[in-house]
Amino acid sequence: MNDIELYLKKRRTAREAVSCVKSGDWIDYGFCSQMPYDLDLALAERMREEPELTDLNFRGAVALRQPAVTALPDAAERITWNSWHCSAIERRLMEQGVAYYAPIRFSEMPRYYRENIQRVDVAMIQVSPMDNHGFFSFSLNTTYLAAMLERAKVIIVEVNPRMPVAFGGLGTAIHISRVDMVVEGEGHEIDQLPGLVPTEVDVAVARQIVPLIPDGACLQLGIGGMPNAVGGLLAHSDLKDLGIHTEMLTDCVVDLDEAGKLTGRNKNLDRGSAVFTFAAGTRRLYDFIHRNPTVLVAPVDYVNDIDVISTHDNVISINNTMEVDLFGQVSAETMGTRHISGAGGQQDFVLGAYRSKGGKSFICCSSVYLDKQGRAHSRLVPTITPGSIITSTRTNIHYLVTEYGMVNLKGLSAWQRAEGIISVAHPDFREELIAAAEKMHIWKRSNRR
Ligand SMILES: CC(=O)SCCNC(=O)CCNC(=O)[C@H](O)C(C)(C)COP(=O)(O)OP(=O)(O)OC[C@H]1O[C@@H](n2cnc3c(N)ncnc32)[C@H](O)[C@@H]1OP(=O)(O)O
Ligand SMILES: CCCC(=O)O
Repeated sequence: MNDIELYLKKRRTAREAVSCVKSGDWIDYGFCSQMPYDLDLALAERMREEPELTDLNFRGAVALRQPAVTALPDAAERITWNSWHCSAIERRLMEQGVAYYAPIRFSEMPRYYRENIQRVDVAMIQVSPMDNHGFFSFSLNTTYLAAMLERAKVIIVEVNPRMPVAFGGLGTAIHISRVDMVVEGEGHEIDQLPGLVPTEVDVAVARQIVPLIPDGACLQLGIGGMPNAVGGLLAHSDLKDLGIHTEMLTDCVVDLDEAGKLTGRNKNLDRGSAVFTFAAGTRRLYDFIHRNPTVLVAPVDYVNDIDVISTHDNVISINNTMEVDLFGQVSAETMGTRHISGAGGQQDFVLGAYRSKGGKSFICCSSVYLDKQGRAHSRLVPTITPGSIITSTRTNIHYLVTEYGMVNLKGLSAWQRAEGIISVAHPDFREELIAAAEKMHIWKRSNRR
């Protein structure tokens, strides 16, 4: 049978396809905007009609739309949503007892699927339409997909013509011969992450970082508003020949490209191409990626591998955090025991950037967090809030940046680190941080430089 005959033979309606799901199954919904649309709606409909269909475990990450199966009135009793990285939607689901976070180091995820995860009963993902060679592109989200599909007992693809085709190698697409069922979706718009307008603080932080970026640097811009602000400033800077090797691709890559900054000329791997493992942004970004030979998608165990990252010179890694303590520990995924996001690839890029010749990693935050009552809390704290998780350890952090300044913590003694961290805190909190540092015996006034 040729590829088209296979395709036609495997074609099903969404409702027919989800009839393979059984109570107790583990179901993978792919990553971020790859989450199925019509299959998810069909499964939720089936669950409404069949109350005995229960004990379903789902895996997904960075959901930009609420999965329909999690919106069932009895979702907490019948399903568990397991997230590799929580979006705002997923953290609400955690609070409702429907979702749980699964800790990761992003670069390791393909191995989790190949060696550690016990079951992938059904995989359902959105893909681009089949190409002339019988392949469906994983599109915006390659991440750990190839490994996950190797383990899946049943593979269902939901074809969406709005899914861009991203160029990459064999690990970035699946052939019709390996697919069990093809569902032609309704062609819903792909989930988007709206552009973030940088705040004044974001811009103040970005302004300090940009002068430390050399011509020809290779950039990783993380999730959140601050890395986007840096991208925006770079587009209007005098810098030339920037390259991209990043876990997440966002709209600012289009700004850099349109400004003529993005040549990738100095990359030591994939010269000339911007490399990513997942993309989340607006339609403008998705159109930019579509069949663009200067943009390559690759599995996360390549993109986030610290040897691969550090093969490039002058890697600049920019990530955000919620708290840093006076020891230099970085907490970017929970606030106390309240889960916010996840570890993602922060550690991969912090380690990889420092290993790169001329590389620098920047951990950024606003000096204060304003709570719902408008009260300011310092993000630089004596010790991390009890219950919070450490995302990058004190030995790994390189530069810490707030709107009040920047400090390079590598090579400093404990008292110098505490002093440096206090120097970038909000002035209103410095005295109490000094008092706390003295009490913890990590700083004394006579040490002052
Ligand atoms: C992706 C790559 O390319 S590489 C790797 C990058 N990945 C990482 O660094 C992983 C960890 N980092 C992250 O997930 C993000 O950068 C974050 C969470 C630190 C910041 O992301 P942002 O989107 O800018 O966060 P934002 O300011 O919207 O805050 C997120 C939530 O945390 C809450 N929060 C943040 N700081 C605090 C605080 N100090 N106290 C209490 N709550 C807080 C906010 O209220 C918000 O919660 P809500 O929306 O449910 O009310
Ligand atoms: C797991 C994807 C997001 C991140 O690394 O922050």
